[in-house]
Amino acid sequence: MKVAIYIDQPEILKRYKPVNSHTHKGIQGHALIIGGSYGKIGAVSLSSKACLKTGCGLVTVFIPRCGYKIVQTANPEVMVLTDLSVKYITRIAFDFVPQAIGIGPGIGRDIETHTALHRFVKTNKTPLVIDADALTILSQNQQWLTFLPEKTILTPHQKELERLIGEWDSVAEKFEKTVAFSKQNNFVIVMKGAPTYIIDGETIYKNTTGNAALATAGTGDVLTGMITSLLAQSYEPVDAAILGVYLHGLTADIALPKTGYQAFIASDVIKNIGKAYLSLEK
Ligand SMILES: NC(=O)C1=CN([C@@H]2O[C@H](COP(=O)(O)OP(=O)(O)OC[C@H]3O[C@@H](n4cnc5c(N)ncnc54)[C@H](OP(=O)(O)O)[C@@H]3O)[C@@H](O)[C@H]2O)[C@@H](O)CC1
Ligand SMILES: Nc1ncnc2c1ncn2[C@@H]1O[C@H](COP(=O)(O)OP(=O)(O)O)[C@@H](O)[C@H]1O
Ligand SMILES: [Mg+2]
Repeated sequence: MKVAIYIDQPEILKRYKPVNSHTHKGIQGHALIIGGSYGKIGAVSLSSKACLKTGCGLVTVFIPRCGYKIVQTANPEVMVLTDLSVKYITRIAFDFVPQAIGIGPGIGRDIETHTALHRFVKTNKTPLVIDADALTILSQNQQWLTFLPEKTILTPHQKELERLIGEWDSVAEKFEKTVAFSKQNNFVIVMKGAPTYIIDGETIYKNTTGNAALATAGTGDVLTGMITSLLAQSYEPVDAAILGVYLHGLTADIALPKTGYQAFIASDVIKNIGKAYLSLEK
């Protein structure tokens, strides 16, 4: 296995772009988060809030109708588009051009959602982050991978990675297979875990922030929103993945002395994004 590049604060400061004082919401990027299904609207609610809190100017979600009031109430700053279907997504449609799209949190695996995802990937040209059930659906339909834009960011946890690349017998083989998958498809892979690695072809980055407090429901959905936000703010895909993973882990390191491991929840990641950014300016 090639030696990994450690992602610490000096590496982050090479990539981080502070906000320009003359900016406005129209040039801070408009992100679209697509996901949610009955019982899993929370995933998209968390993801879209994290997206806004990571600095994106505008955030829209595309969700099934059952999530309309939930997201509008939980996150009034987020705009909401709905599918015709009540419980899950059946046809993805929107009438604006986002700078980045995050797809998958809470989206479920209904067969009609498979069809909607197929139609979407066949026509989409917007920079993309793919997570959760959208990854699982893709794993079952690998012929769709060729439709995805160059440097699409995939954010699998261990099980989702296994569904994509198959089983491995050793850590070395896991990396070999993931590097080969990334090279073959020209994807950026965020290999989530403790620690998280970012794989861009032959280049492997190892994150240095984060702790076991992150082992709680929804923290991956939050990470998808954060990376999509950075992508919409014109970061290169690999830099969006690296900075997103670093800031996400940093929130848990900052919060840990106050919450301890057990009481930390995904909303605490979102609450501490501001402090994580501020620590970069010190
Ligand atoms: N509030 C909401 O709305 C929430 C909604 N959510 C949404 O739910 C949907 C399903 O997502 P999901 O990840 O729970 O299900 P799935 O892909 O079947 O994986 C589960 C299997 O994988 C394994 N496994 C998991 N993590 C692992 C790890 N780190 N390392 C290793 N293994 C790991 C685990 O295996 P086990 O260890 O139990 O054997 C288990 O069998 C998705 O759309 C998501 O966005 C959630 O985010 C929660 C909050
Ligand atoms: N023990 C741990 N140490 C560090 N990070 C962790 C640990 N457990 C989980 N995480 C992080 O938490 C996130 C969990 O993502 P995921 O499994 O997709 O959760 P969910 O689908 O519930 O949102 C990932 O970013 C992962 O790296
Ligand atoms: Mg997840």
